[in-house]
Amino acid sequence: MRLRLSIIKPRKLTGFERVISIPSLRQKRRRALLAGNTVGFVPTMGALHQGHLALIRQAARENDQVFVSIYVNPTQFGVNEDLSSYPRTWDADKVKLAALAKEFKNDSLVGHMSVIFMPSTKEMYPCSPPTSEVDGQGSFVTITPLSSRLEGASRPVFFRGVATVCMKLLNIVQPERVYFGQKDIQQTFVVKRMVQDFHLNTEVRVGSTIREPDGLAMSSRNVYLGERRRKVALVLLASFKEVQKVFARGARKRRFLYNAAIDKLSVMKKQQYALPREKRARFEIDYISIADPDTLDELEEVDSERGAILSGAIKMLPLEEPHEGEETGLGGGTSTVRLIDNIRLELLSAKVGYIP
Ligand SMILES: Nc1ncnc2c1ncn2[C@@H]1O[C@H](COP(=O)(O)OP(=O)(O)OP(=O)(O)O)[C@@H](O)[C@H]1O
Ligand SMILES: CC(C)(CO)[C@@H](O)C(=O)[O-]
Ligand code: BAL
Repeated sequence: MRLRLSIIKPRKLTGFERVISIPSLRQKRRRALLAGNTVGFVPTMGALHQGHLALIRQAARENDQVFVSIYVNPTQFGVNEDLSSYPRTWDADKVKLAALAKEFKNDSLVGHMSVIFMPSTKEMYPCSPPTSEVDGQGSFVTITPLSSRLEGASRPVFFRGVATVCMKLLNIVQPERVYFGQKDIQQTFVVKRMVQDFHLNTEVRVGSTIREPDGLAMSSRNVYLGERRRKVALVLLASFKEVQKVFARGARKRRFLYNAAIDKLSVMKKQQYALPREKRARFEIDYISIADPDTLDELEEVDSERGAILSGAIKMLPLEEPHEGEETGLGGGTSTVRLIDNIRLELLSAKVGYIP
């Protein structure tokens, strides 16, 4: 069947439409196709911040239409993780998206954000209720061994859930390009591998990590930190800076680079534990990884030309004794907040990773 492209004009969209069902999403997608419009897709879990908005802007620069999804996917949360308390902030998200749509409208160089897809869990998991159990039953996409390491070692069902929901979303939206943030670097590797291995017809694009002015990577979960833990949360990036220093001085062996990060974290941990309970913010180191930039395999030695991906995770532990009037963040400082970050470790004369 030949498509009669000439009779369907691209619709000049001025805003976005919220869509909750798969058939209506598919109808929008079909219209875009018939209009000869490319679609860039930005999957999110909502609680939007500048990191998400940067991805949407990038998608708008590179495509005629942008579809965004907001869906807190249950299967990527482990049984004891924060699914029920994950921030859901549609009213605030709507305001941010409307401002962005206005920005796009005023800028004729960019595409349009046309669809916000907010499906229910029944829509996304039609046959059986989603499970977070490691040995739970259901239709899943698993990408191993990539999914079992680093983030996957701490969150055993995480990448199974991410790959499964991304496969569903990509099948539904069928975008020309799909956008992910570098902050969740391992996720970008898992999705790229899935796209390659399952021959999905989309290009995976990765946007840089957007940071607060002091360097903390933006994350929807930062709202749980509160003032005291927020300050100490910078330790992870501080440890990366130590590694960057020793790398710039010529260290290439894993043990020197790794120890530079661990030493910095340990010193800062001791400093916090030495403080009284009402002043300290305790944290635990989850992992530090120095990995190949193409495969994410751990490296024993970093090649000067190729560099490495330096990534890590820490757990900010609950506050022990909040004091009167202290800003303790969403949840009153009672929950553990797991933070991740990464930089590209490379020689400063080459393309630079994050240098504050
Ligand atoms: N600081 C950031 N800079 C660039 N992209 C980001 C940033 N934070 C999140 N993203 C990207 O936005 C997309 C949606 O992420 P998500 O909705 O989980 O937000 P999040 O801030 O990563 O939340 P959390 O880390 O608390 O789960 C992902 O591709 C993620 O990598
Ligand atoms: C890609 C994603 C939207 C899948 O639920 C999520 O893992 C995220 O927000 O990074
Ligand atoms: N940003 C990745 C989603 C998650 O941590 O669950």
